[in-house]
Amino acid sequence: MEILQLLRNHIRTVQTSDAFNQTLFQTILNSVEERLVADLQPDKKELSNDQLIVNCIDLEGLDGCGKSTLANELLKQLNSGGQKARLLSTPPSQLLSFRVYFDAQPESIRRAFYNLGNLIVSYELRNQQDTITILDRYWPSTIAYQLAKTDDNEEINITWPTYLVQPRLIIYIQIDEIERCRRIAQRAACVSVTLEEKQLAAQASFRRRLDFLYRNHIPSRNLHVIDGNRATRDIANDILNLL
Ligand SMILES: Nc1ncnc2c1ncn2[C@@H]1O[C@H](COP(=O)(O)OP(=O)(O)OP(=O)(O)O)[C@@H](O)[C@H]1O
Ligand SMILES: Cc1cn([C@H]2C[C@H](O)[C@@H](COP(=O)(O)O)O2)c(=O)[nH]c1=O
Repeated sequence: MEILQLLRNHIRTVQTSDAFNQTLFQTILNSVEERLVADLQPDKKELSNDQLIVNCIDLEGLDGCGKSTLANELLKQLNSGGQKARLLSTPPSQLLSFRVYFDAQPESIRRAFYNLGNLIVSYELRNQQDTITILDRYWPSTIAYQLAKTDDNEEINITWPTYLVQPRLIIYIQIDEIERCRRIAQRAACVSVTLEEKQLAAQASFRRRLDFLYRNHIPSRNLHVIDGNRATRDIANDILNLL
């Protein structure tokens, strides 16, 4: 698969620092590849589930819009109603130690890294379908942030990748910029600031395009735009009513 090949070639040809655990990264690539190859076997019907809808609420939106806070509130409410639920995010935990490295790489390599995360999470989402997974970012983030950087006039025509399962609900949390800035300012200081977050703060056009892409071009019937300028509990109630 192109994503895996790109990442493999990249780490083969560049000098990574001591902090980058090459062996661990290779192991992750190998295990994802093994899974892909196994799925391609003709006797396995699983890959034809490529557009499988999974029991997942994917939370999307601009940096600082309140995804993690909402994820915790949803988890609490679901659990208190006796529903099994869990939290996941992309990039998934096994990739987090590599994120700083990949965030400093050229755009194509960064995107391949984020897509590797989507692939790992997609496999995880096929498990435990009796549990609702609340997911903090997924492929909609990858594609929306990627396209937000491209030329406004290029025609946008995207389809959901056949190798990724689709969440049952994709929630785009829309908030006013003043409120977003207020939330970013009060966010924990330990949160690392990505290139995109800096661009969001500095460029209104980037912000507008990202918002436009999220609302109009995520190719899923399960996308809902939710007003995030409210108390977390009220937003969570609206989402749970959609289930
Ligand atoms: N509905 C809300 N009302 C007021 N404050 C909120 C609300 N939701 C989140 N916040 C606050 O805004 C800040 C950012 O929230 P949070 O970390 O959940 O956002 P995020 O979208 O997950 O951010 P990031 O994209 O950086 O991961 C936190 O300090 C949080 O307490
Ligand atoms: C998953 C993902 C993230 N990003 C960028 C966009 C944001 O600036 C940060 C947000 O990360 P956080 O973990 O939610 O704080 O990462 C991206 O460009 N593409 C992606 O797929």
